Amino acid sequence: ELISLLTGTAVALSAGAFWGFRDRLRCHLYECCHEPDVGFNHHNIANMLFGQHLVKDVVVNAIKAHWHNENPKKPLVLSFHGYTGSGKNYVAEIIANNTFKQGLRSNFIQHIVATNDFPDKNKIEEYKTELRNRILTTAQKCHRSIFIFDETDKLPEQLLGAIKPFLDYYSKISGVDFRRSIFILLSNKGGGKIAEITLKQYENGYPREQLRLESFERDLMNFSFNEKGGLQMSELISNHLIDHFIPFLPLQREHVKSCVGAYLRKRGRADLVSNVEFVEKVLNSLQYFPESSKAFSSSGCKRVDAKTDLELAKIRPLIHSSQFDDEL
Ligand SMILES: Nc1ncnc2c1ncn2[C@@H]1O[C@H](COP(=O)(O)OP(=O)(O)OP(=O)(O)O)[C@@H](O)[C@H]1O
Repeated sequence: ELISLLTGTAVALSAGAFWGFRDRLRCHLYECCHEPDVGFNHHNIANMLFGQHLVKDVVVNAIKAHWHNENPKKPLVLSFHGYTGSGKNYVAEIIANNTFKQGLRSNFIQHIVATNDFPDKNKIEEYKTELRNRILTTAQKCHRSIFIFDETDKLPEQLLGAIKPFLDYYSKISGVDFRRSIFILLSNKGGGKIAEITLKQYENGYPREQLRLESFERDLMNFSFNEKGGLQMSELISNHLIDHFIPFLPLQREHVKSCVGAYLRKRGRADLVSNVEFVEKVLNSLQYFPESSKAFSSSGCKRVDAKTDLELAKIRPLIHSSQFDDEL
């Protein structure tokens, strides 16, 4: 009896070890919905993002709170608003990189771009099924999935309506639990109002860092209500499905300068960061608004890489005279 007990235990242990090994191998080859493939690390957002104090504060804390909540009642839904080039996609990407080892390439992330993914207005019914399936199958693979909707303001009303149940206070939808997922909605809506508030602060000589979330939230909600596509958005708002409206402020010249510096470091040209003449050339090749003060960059940091590359290409390669001496 003792022998059969020992044999049984040995078989059970080796079966356990086998399954454990199989699981580790699978996670090594593919991607698994747990550490080290999935886990929130928020350390690098602060020094990667310029001029967006509200974003840094709200986004990191909102995700931290949701991540560590043992029993969230609904998925976390963040709505990013602001002019082009202010960092909305960039922050969504940082969140993806800070959550998944494979970043945006993770199987647990869906990046949906309204105009690219759903271009044909006559195929809405088809798109609705496709979108629903994409969301369901992704969350089925991992309860920590992230869904990024770019150009949310261009998403047809019916499609916005189709995602509503996933954002709601349900414990399961078609057998899938969404309460630990994150939805990030990006749009340019409200960008004008955000710029207006930020400009007023600038013209009155107050630091933009004194601007608080409350100065923007009401306006962003009203904008989302009243504009085209507003009906479905208004339902999301009145049902309190959007947790935070996050304003991305228009970037000033000094922030764009930081973007130029970051790009030069990335290109291995840290030596040029303090080269005033070079950096000014890049900054002057961009447009600024409003006409009167030229306080903000019209394209944020968006065209910085291309403009910096252009100026880099104009610099003649450094040729050391000693090189010639050796060869002649
Ligand atoms: N606040 C910022 N701090 C640092 N880099 C930034 C910031 N904003 C933008 N960038 C840089 O500019 C690039 C373009 O920005 P991004 O694509 O995030 O803009 P966006 O707000 O999503 O614009 P759009 O509304 O046109 O989609 C980013 O990849 C990043 O390199």
